[in-house]
Amino acid sequence: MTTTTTTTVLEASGVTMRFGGLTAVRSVDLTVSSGEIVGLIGPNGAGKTTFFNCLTGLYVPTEGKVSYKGTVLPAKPHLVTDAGIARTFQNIRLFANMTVLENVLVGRHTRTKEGLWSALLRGPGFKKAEAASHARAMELLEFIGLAHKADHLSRNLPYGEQRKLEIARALASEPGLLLLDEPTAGMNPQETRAAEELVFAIRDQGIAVLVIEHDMRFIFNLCDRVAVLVQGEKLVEGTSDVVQADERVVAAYLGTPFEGAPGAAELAEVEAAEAGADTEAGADAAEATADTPPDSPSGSPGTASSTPGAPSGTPESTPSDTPPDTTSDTPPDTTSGTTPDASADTSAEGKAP
Ligand SMILES: Nc1ncnc2c1ncn2[C@@H]1O[C@H](COP(=O)(O)OP(=O)(O)OP(=O)(O)O)[C@@H](O)[C@H]1O
Repeated sequence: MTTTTTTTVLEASGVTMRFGGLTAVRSVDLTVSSGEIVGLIGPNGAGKTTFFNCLTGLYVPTEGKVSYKGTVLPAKPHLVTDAGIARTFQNIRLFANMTVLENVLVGRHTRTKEGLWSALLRGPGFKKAEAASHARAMELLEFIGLAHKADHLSRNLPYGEQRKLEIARALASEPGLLLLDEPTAGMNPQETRAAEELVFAIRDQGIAVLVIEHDMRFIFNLCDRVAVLVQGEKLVEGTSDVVQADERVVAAYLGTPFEGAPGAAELAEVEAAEAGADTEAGADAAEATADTPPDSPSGSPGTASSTPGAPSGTPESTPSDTPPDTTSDTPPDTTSGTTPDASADTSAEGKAP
């Protein structure tokens, strides 16, 4: 008989973040264990991204501490990345004029030991490290399904693929914990379904995941545990079933179910698209899938909407094949938490303290 030992990967205790008179996060405790996918949900302005920024060293919490695998983290993004935490951002931050492969290679730099002199002299050690990085980056591109686009400029990728590329770049730092800030924002239902599978696959590789998302079907299907932030405080934490059934969460965020909810329409759209794809896949595939009804999102909340609170980050109608304006030449300060420039990050999100 095999036994799996669960260890605490992330432990945030009493994290408080104040901006002048505003307390954006108030005494929040949260743990993520190995093998877990934990969701962080709540209305707009609840403090979710601020909490992420406290975890990744972009903000120095006013109070509280954050530990990774038992060690208190310094509030420096590059040190947090070194320790083993990587993240993606609500707004895509890729190097627009770099190729897909180069973007992933950028994420590798925390794991390459070769220094400046080694790079300038291009000795055997450097060449070996470079080849290993290249191989690993291609492996990650295979993993997310973008290896065939390794030479494309990232700005030319459809929106959903840009989001996946950000995830690959974060994975390039070989994290033990991945923080995803609204990974499905702007994705169409099919891309969202694929993103769900991708997160499961990441977890299966031994990486714990903490995810902020407004798409409740995505969250409740995906997460082992969900914490709800409201006005900076943790209101409830528990399994998807517990959270969905909690009257306070319904009142503060989810809302009451109603007939003909947008969530139901979205589900029908996904299933119709999947059925169409099956048909196109040919007679054999169609025959094979005919006996297998499409996966019904088991945890479908069946609540008023899959994106409660009309979140700004989930423009479900965003054309998935239109690259977003958000991609710019601006260096992605810390998709993998690599650039310790908190001011750059905060200004980019319009949240400069
Ligand atoms: N740098 C900052 N300076 C001042 N106030 C800030 C800063 N960053 C965030 N806030 C405020 O803190 C509160 C929490 O914001 P935050 O972005 O963390 O919420 P959120 O839950 O992530 O929202 P959303 O779902 O819309 O992304 C908001 O009132 C916001 O205006």
